[in-house]
Amino acid sequence: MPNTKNYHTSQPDYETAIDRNVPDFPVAEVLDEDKYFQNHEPPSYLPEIEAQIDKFVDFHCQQTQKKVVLVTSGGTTVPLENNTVRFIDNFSAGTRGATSAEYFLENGYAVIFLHREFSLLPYSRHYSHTTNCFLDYMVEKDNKVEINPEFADSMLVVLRKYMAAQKANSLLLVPFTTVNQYLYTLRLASQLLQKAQSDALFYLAAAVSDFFLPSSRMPNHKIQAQPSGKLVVDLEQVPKFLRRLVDSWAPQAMIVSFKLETDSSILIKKSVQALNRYHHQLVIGNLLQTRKNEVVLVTPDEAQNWIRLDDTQKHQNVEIESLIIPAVIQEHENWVKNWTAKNK
Ligand SMILES: CC(C)(COP(=O)(O)O)[C@@H](O)C(=O)NCCC(=O)N[C@@H](CSSC[C@H](N)C(=O)O)C(=O)O
Repeated sequence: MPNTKNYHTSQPDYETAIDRNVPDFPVAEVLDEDKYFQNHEPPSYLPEIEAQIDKFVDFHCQQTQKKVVLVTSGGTTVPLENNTVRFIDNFSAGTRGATSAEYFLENGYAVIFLHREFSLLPYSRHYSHTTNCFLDYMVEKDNKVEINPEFADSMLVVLRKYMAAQKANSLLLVPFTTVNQYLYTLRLASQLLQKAQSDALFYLAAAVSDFFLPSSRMPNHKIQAQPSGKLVVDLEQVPKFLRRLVDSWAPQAMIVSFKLETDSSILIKKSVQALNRYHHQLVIGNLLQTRKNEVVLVTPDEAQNWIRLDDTQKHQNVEIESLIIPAVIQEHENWVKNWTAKNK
């Protein structure tokens, strides 16, 4: 059954986003996760998503006993106006997340795919955002539309995998657009996933905003040109949700985050820093420039496991996620074993 949904995340809730009664943030005070949720409205569609995720997690905990991975993918936006005309976006096409989701599915996981709406999706990614126009995949024959024979064999392979995931109810698509939608949905999903205990895995590949404009300071309408000719925006730091995820939202789950850098000289240091700050189980470090060919898996003992595509693999179009996911699954199996031993 295709995922039917009655909501889109790319249109803001005009009525509820502004609450002038909300006190302005004390700039000096570091934002606290709880304070953020007290002062920002949840997305109006959250109850619908809660029902979908709860049903999905129950199905796999009770019927299939599959491990469940929450894969986040794509970039979050920071709107600058309530009636959003301008927003700050974080770079991510969604390739890492969508491709990883496919390999988790092929390795027997159920996948909750928390993704930027309209970014790449598992399976359809092979055809949806390519340089080919989607009409190139079709031809006219005997007054009918048919699949272009040039693509038919490869499409059949992808279609069969997609249909198998649909038939097994093992892929749930959950969209976001703004960082507020992402944070509320991630908190909700992690609390619902608690029933999966250590069988739950978080694979945080989304590019999450580090700064945002608090709703108390967000203009309702399009910002007009200032007399100075400048646009000065005063942003606050997004709460460090990873700390909350580890210490209260999903304390039994294994949590994997990605560290994105552009300077190779700080990648390992920043990856270790994230582990020391958030106390989760694995950081996958990657450089923007080489992210498709190499990553480094860093664990709390500061061990580094580099995964790199060699020239042959590059020539054969091997996807690096086909090597990353088995390594992550191995770490998750160790996590489950240790957790089970501790909680006997
Ligand atoms: C986004 C990419 C590079 C994939 O690219 P596409 O294939 O084109 O989608 C992904 O591999 C990645 O590094 N994702 C994580 C990027 C990111 O924002 N990581 C944050 C950590 S997760 S956001 C954590 C939050 N800011 C906090 O500190 O709590 C960071 O590096 O700082």
